Amino acid sequence: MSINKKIAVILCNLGGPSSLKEVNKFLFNLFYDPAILNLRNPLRWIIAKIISKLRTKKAKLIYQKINGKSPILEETSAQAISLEVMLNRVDNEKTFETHDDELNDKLDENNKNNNKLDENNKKIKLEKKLYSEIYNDYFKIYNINQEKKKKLSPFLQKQDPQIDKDKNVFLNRINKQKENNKKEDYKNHYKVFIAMRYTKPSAKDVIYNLLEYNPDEIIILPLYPQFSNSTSGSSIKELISLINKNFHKKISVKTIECHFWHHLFIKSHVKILYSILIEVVNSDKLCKSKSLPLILFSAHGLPQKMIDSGDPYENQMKMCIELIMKELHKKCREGGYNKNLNYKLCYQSKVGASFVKWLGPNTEDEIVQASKEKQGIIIVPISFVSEHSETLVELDIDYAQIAEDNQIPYYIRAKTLSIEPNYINCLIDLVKNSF
Ligand SMILES: C=CC1=C(C)c2cc3[nH]c(cc4nc(cc5[nH]c(cc1n2)c(C)c5CCC(=O)O)C(CCC(=O)O)=C4C)c(C)c3C=C
Ligand SMILES: [Fe+2]
Repeated sequence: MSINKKIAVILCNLGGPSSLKEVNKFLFNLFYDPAILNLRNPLRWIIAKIISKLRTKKAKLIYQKINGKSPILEETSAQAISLEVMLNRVDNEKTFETHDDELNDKLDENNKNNNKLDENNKKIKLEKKLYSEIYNDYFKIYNINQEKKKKLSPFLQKQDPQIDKDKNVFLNRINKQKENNKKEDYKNHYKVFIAMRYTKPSAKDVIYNLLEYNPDEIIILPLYPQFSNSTSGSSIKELISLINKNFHKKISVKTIECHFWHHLFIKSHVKILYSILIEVVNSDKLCKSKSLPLILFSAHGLPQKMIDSGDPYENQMKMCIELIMKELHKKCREGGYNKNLNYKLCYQSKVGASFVKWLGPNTEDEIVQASKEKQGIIIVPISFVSEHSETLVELDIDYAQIAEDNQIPYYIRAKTLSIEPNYINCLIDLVKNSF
């Protein structure tokens, strides 16, 4: 079979410094973005220089706590590789989505039974050998190893070192699969690129690679579930302008502005949250605390002024949380747990002058408030789909400390979706159904 179409998928993300030396440049690029600082030049350039200089010391202290660099590029690369392999793998599958759902459920079941496969599971695994192997690897990474978790402090769920080891095993497997894909016949060919907004690989880098790949279609897919002009909007604008300047042949460009509404995105969150709830309910954590856990959805903040001028971010965030909670309640009821869960949306990562109003309520205030009601907290990073400074430092270190200081019965941080199978399936579905 010959190639029908060559499709380039561009995953956009914010980026982050890869060393302490890069922190100032990263901050300058961020504040110099007209989507963040809406001023005319040369004023924007001058103000960006000043703010980035003022912020550098504080930001360096943040990145020092995570080996002096942001892991965002590695995390996004793992997502890009997973997506590319799976897109090329499942391209000729007509019913891949139903099948994937089925396979995931079977593997869920399989996991519950301590990896003892029943005959039916075995059959499914044989039938879909190639990518069920990949899913098993996803599973190794994302299964919560109960034994190891018990050893972790309830206040600080540190990154499990085993996860990094497993991730390498997984990436090796994926690379092998990639080689195999090359040998096989296919219809459409997909290549996944990464464009960071404020660090490398930049949108310009992607354009060079795109010109070499010479695609028939381009799909821009920002890795921000909820749309904001300051994030997805800024990346999309930059890419479209570069594509228009550099591509002389007529090319179809599609943008996927947000994906918080997608059922597999919701399912991925519900799966992670449900497994934490099961752990909490089955442990003595709940008994020590007088009330049910509070699920705190912590989103990246945004200046109120941006919302007032029409940014849909806050509204999308509210809708997103309602969708997750509806499905989570459903899953809890199916599991025999009928009580209503407490949940709240709050905002973290405020930067800049204290007189500038940002979206509220503030995550830190909600943690303190929960302590007064002796509530245990499950905190969910809802605006990010991979780990970086705002999850690994702000949530895991700074806010965990606030929780501990205020004697919160327990503080559990849900992992970001990263390459959780339902999430990768969500991205596949967005790409496949975008034309
Ligand atoms: C006015 C400033 C900022 C706005 C508006 C803003 C919106 C916004 N940002 C993210 C996602 C991320 N931001 C990250 C870091 C970060 N963000 C700002 C400022 C604004 N963000 C700064 C100054 C920094 C650097 C760190 C610091 O000094 O505190 C990151 C992490 C990058 C990494 O570590 O790799 C992410 C991701 C969203 C989703 C968003 C609005 C919706
Ligand atoms: Fe930010």
